[in-house]
Amino acid sequence: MSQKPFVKVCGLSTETDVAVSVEHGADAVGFVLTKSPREVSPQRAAELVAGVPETVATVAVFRSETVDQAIQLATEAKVGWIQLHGHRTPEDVKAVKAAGFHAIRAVRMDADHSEFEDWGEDFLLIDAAVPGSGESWDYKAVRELAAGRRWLVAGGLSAQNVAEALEESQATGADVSSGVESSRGVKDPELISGFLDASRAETPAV
Ligand SMILES: O=C(O)c1ccccc1N[C@@H]1O[C@H](COP(=O)(O)O)[C@@H](O)[C@H]1O
Repeated sequence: MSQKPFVKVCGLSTETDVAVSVEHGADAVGFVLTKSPREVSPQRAAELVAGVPETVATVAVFRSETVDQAIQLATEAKVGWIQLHGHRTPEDVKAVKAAGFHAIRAVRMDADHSEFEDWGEDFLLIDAAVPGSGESWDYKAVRELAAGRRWLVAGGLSAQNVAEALEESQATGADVSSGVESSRGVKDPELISGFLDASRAETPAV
């Protein structure tokens, strides 16, 4: 990859983890506002967002919520971006954009090809079957399907495989949660900084 990847660290719940992500060059930080071991309330997310510089994107993550609920919760959390998992429609993306948010739409790597079409989102996010599970997949499998899109690769990434995943998939960037945790839902600052450094490393020629 010749351009610097766009890197998001997701599932943050402490000031320390937000600060480490920002200091080590994260382009986006994510707060999970849906049922998850990483779930935070919109009020807690707003407290954390207050410590994020404007140059870093703040993302609220949703799965089972309707788009109207997502917009309401994201407004309370004071984020600039909404990330939608689950079954979605082009109208959902339109509603997110019309409400003034940037949009990330998540699809499973094995989704119907029609779901990889451009619905007007800022990034498509291509993930494992179960979001936030730490499950890896064959990142090069969607390379042709996603070619020409602005998209993030996610699912099972860590400092050990992110550079290779970016190279193989030709994604615009990467999103991580489990791979920067010491135990489920608990982020590790050293793993966060290691991931961000590794995501910008060139893959060694083979
Ligand atoms: O992290 C969660 O718990 C979560 C819950 C519901 C929807 C999305 C979630 N996270 C997203 O999953 C991937 C990270 O996966 P991994 O843990 O690194 O394998 C990323 O897109 C998160 O935003």
